Amino acid sequence: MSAQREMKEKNPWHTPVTIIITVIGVIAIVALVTVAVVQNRPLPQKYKYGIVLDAGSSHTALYIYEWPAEKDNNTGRVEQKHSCKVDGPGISSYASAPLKAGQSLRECMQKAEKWVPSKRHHETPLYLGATAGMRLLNMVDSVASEDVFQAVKEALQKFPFSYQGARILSGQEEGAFGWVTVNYLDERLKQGLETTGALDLGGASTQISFVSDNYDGSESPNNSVNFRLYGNDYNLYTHSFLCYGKDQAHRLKLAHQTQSGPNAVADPCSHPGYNATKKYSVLYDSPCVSDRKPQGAPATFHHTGTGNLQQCQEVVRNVFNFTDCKYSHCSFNGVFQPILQGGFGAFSAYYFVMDFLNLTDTTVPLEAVKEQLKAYCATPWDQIVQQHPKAKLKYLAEYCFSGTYILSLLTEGYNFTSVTYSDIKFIEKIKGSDAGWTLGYMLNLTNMIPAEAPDFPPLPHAGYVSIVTIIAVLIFILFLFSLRPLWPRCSKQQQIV
Ligand SMILES: Nc1nc2c(ncn2[C@@H]2O[C@H](COP(=O)(O)OP(=O)(O)OP(=O)(O)O)[C@@H](O)[C@H]2O)c(=O)[nH]1
Ligand SMILES: [Ca+2]
Repeated sequence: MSAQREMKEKNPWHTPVTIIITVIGVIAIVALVTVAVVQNRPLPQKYKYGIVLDAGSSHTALYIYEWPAEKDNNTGRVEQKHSCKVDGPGISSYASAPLKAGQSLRECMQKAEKWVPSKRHHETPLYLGATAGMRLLNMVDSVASEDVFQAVKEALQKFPFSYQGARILSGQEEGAFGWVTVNYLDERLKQGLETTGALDLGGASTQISFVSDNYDGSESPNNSVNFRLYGNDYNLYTHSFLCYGKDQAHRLKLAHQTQSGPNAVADPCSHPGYNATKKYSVLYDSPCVSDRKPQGAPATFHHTGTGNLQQCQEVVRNVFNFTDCKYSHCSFNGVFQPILQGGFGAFSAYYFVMDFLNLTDTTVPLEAVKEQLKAYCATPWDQIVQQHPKAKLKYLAEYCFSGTYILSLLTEGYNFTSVTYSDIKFIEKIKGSDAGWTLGYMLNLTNMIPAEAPDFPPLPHAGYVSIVTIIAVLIFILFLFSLRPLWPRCSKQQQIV
């Protein structure tokens, strides 16, 4: 009994000082690790929102974007939360009844009120950008264009969001912001990767934007846009062709066809058996074609289909001018274009049309694509209608033309070859967000893409906590080793002695 007590007395682990030191050591380690974990624990996520209305020539669409509140000025990923297609035509079609342009937006705006949490309404910026439809209206009737904007402004200001204005985007802005959107969503800008070009085909205009090593902006400064994003400089080539969206190009083609015989058009770009009576006043109601109206034209003309791809290609070629080029390289209509470089994302009508025609796979050789389109164009109209009972007749009647126009624009217009055709990807969305100019426009106006790369903490949170824990445990073990002379084995040795 007394030996036991003696041993206990000699065992330094049982001295009050070592017990206190050990307990304090353990508490210190636990406290240190707890602080490290708790301090950096992700806070409950709060979001911010932005709304952009894309007032296109054919229709208006509303997009709601969402991003984590604490990351809006550096690396936070902005995502599309919701989109709403406005019923009816684009706002430029309401030139004779501007109030209706404002009213048309109401339904989508009411939905936006529900999608954005009410406590965020007042701080949510709301933008409206109009593109080629309003550009054309502004050219022919600037008063009507102003009236439409006034009506739209009044309608939008009735909603509780932070209204930031409605304006016409320049073609350059439209092209450049489409490029920003595509590369932001692909995370190419943040990572400084080679960028993807952007091809947008609207109803009234079409844009091409890409970065080329051969282009420094000096040859045609109007086509140059400079960006500094995440610490990288980009010299972007961009061009917007007004009147070369698919609806206006269709008019250009028909206008050309009606020159030779104003009463009837036998159209190789329409299916055999297609037959419609069309009004000249409607066809020529656009500044893209108004100067070509044949003298003494009748009120209507017969539009029939013959469904012949090769002849359709010839007719489509007539809408481009390939003869004049005062630069080292041109696309068409005397417009400078540097040598194509890198991959391209083709969206909007490029996607709608190629998706409908089952031609989005660009690894299929161009010749095979043309064969497929040839067979489609030659299919009788009644068969086409039967096969697609749910499709809009207006769209259905034009897919043969649209497919032919797209191939012609890409290969003859922009100079893609049967080899570089596979550099194009027909896309609708990237990671859930629509490809288009709206996201890039909002990112720019809210300064959400920094010019310089943001600074990150040298270690991620998990790495930091692990290192703190390991170091604390090592210090504690070292401390225990420092008490080695007092360890029990020593006291046993003493006993033996
Ligand atoms: N097939 C098909 N065509 C569509 C669809 N949505 C729009 N289009 C057509 O595709 C063309 C381009 O549409 P958008 O990209 O919305 O054009 P937009 O923005 O109104 O016109 P821009 O102001 O020139 O950009 C137009 O001719 C539309 O009528 C669709 O869902 N399917
Ligand atoms: Ca558009």
